[in-house]
Amino acid sequence: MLQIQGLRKSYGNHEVLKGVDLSVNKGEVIAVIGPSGTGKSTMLRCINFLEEPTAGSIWLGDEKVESLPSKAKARTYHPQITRLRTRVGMVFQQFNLWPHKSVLENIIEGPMLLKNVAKEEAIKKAKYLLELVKMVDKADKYPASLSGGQQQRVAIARALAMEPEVMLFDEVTSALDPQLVGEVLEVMTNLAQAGMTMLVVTHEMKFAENVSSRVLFMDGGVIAEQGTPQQVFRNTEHERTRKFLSSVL
Ligand SMILES: Nc1ncnc2c1ncn2[C@@H]1O[C@H](COP(=O)(O)OP(=O)(O)OP(=O)(O)O)[C@@H](O)[C@H]1O
Repeated sequence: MLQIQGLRKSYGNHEVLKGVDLSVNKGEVIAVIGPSGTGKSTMLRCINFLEEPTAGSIWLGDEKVESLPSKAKARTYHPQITRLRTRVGMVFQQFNLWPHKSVLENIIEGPMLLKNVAKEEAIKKAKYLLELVKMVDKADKYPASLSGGQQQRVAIARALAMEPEVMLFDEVTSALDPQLVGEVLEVMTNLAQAGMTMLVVTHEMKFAENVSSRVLFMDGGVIAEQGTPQQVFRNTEHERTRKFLSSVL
């Protein structure tokens, strides 16, 4: 479903990604762990073209991501980029909901504008998704009246409304009060169990260990170790993975 080969990304002289190779199958749930500043977010952002790779190739199915027009950067609505963004859903640390739109409007806007879905159908789908994230009673509320955990669950529903083939989660619980983390992880766990293909950059080691099908340990801009949660957490191969895990567990 997703193929990354020799992915490199530099900011000026600072090479953040130093050759990442990764192949993701449909239905896989991949937890990406590792120290701060090792390129985990940058890798996710390259996959949906929020960042333009310096070198390497990314394929989403049969579509080559980095062959998108290089001038058409993140915020422009180039048709190829729009298409990619409908195939790849992303949820960020900051929820990024539109503050002046209700929960329901936040969710229906994307499908209506970018996929020409009729309003009635978009609302029907949004209500289904709001049930999935246990927010159906908040459809008419505005983001400011919701807790961080509730806003993040709406952000997940909004991404799902585009019917993406793969979902990218970038430290989605890091900005939440500890007591709100569980409700967001529960939604993600349900999604994983429903067969969604997911790449999850996370500091939640229990989620990585219990929910993912594969764990990637990123260090120094490369995937330093990967395997099943059992392999990475219990039969750790590399010293630097061991060191990282002992610092966070
Ligand atoms: N737009 C940018 N311009 C310049 N440098 C950047 C930019 N985005 C990221 N970086 C740098 O790239 C490096 C990797 O950042 P990235 O956010 O990918 O790391 P990370 O592994 O996700 O870390 P964290 O767990 O702290 O979020 C950092 O040194 C960061 O300062």
